[in-house]
Amino acid sequence: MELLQQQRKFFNTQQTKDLTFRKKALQRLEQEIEAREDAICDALYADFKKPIFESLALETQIVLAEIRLAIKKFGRWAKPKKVSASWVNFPSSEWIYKEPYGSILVIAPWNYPFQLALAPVIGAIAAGNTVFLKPSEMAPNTSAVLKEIIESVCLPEHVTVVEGGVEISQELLAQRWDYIFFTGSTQVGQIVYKSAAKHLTPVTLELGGKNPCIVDHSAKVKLAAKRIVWGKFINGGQTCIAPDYILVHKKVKGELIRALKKSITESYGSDIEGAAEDLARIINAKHYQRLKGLLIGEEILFGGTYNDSDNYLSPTLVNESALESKLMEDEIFGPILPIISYEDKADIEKYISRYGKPLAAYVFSKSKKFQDYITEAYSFGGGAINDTVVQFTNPRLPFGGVGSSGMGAYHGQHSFEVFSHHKSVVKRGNWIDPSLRYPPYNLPLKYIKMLKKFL
Ligand SMILES: NC(=O)C1=CN([C@@H]2O[C@H](COP(=O)(O)OP(=O)(O)OC[C@H]3O[C@@H](n4cnc5c(N)ncnc54)[C@H](OP(=O)(O)O)[C@@H]3O)[C@@H](O)[C@H]2O)C=CC1
Ligand SMILES: CCCCCC(=O)O
Repeated sequence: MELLQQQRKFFNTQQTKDLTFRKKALQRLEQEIEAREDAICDALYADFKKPIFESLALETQIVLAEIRLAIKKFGRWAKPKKVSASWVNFPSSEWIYKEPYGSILVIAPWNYPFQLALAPVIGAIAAGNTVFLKPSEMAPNTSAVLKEIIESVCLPEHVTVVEGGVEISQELLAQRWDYIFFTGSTQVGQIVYKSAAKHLTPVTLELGGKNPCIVDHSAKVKLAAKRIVWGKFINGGQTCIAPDYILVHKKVKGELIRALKKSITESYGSDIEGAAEDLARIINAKHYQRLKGLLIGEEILFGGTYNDSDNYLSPTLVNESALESKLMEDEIFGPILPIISYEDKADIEKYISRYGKPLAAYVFSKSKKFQDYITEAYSFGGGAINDTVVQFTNPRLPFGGVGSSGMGAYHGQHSFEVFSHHKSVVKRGNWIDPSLRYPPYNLPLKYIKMLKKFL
């Protein structure tokens, strides 16, 4: 890996630690993305007909917001942080230095192929690192435009894009990195973690999960339906924090189903296949066939129409999928929404506890007691009450998983901290040197015992 050696050499020149160097790189990136925003949207459409509104709102503008926040704030984030000194070090001042790790590997997925590739790269640059980015080959047009953008604004020894699929990814993983940031499936996340372990490389793993969405009998059902439909079917349902399945209280199941159908029709029209501009397609034939296969044997309440020539699957509601069904086996990651009724908390527990800790969880309820119960009783990466997906939008909220849905979290300053080693430094004064700590330890034991309470 010749270029990796070049990046290491470049890092050792200390240039990436210079704040002006970092700021200029981010500013050039911001300008290039603004200049190429139409081309980026075209590439996303070419890859899987991602609606232009979603490409702007959930791809390019998210990246630009991250860059602008970093440009504005990273100087403060990078400043050594003074902490209150410990009296045992008297006289001293005590600090935390934010030190870049060095060479970062970023491996990105195909579903938000622009922002999930660049958002971590922004944090890595802001923190003073060099970066290798491997986009997904399953979104080739977006991968190509990412490469063009990076090559036109960054030195290859600073940031480089390596296009390719699994083979390239594995070749890269065989190298020693100072940090690996992976976004993708839990299964591949385990492969990445094993590779990182060989070199004791720290990682952030942004993985997947089967995200529950609970609607209790007190919920504002019509509004809940609108927000569930939005969060579930944006990006053609291929969103890692989308509600995966609904657990609805028996009392409001019928009302919710009616409201969901209405909201889907209002969002995508009655002739849903005509919603070509508003509904992303399934990324490829493999995932399309996988999703169609999940519907076999299920009771379809709404939708279920498809077009093989276009990897098109309409927003689909499924009734009472069995716990043992294929649909309930793993993360769906497509426009299919199982609706399962529950009577009590034990029913909820039966479903949620069957899976690893989800990346997201949602609860629609007017009862604070029930909201708090779900928030505290179940572990999940992040979530929302009376909405879906919106936890992603605030850079002050760390975005990441827990357990099988991942480790580490980023966005905003959290990204800067991910890519910074926190180095502790004590600066001692020389004007006095209390001899307490030096042998011979001739301080009477009773005084040492007195001192203990100060340690
Ligand atoms: N937590 C989060 O923020 C997010 C999580 N996800 C999760 O990602 C998954 C969907 O994304 P998807 O891209 O299919 O995930 P994958 O895990 O299949 O792929 C992720 C990346 O890893 C590469 N890759 C795939 N297989 C291997 C392998 N055996 N060894 C090394 N690298 C490999 C892929 O290359 P290539 O694609 O080029 O083949 C891609 O660049 C879902 O589970 C979803 O929940 C998705 C988005 C966000
Ligand atoms: C709304 C944007 C979400 C991007 C990360 C995901 O796939 O969930």
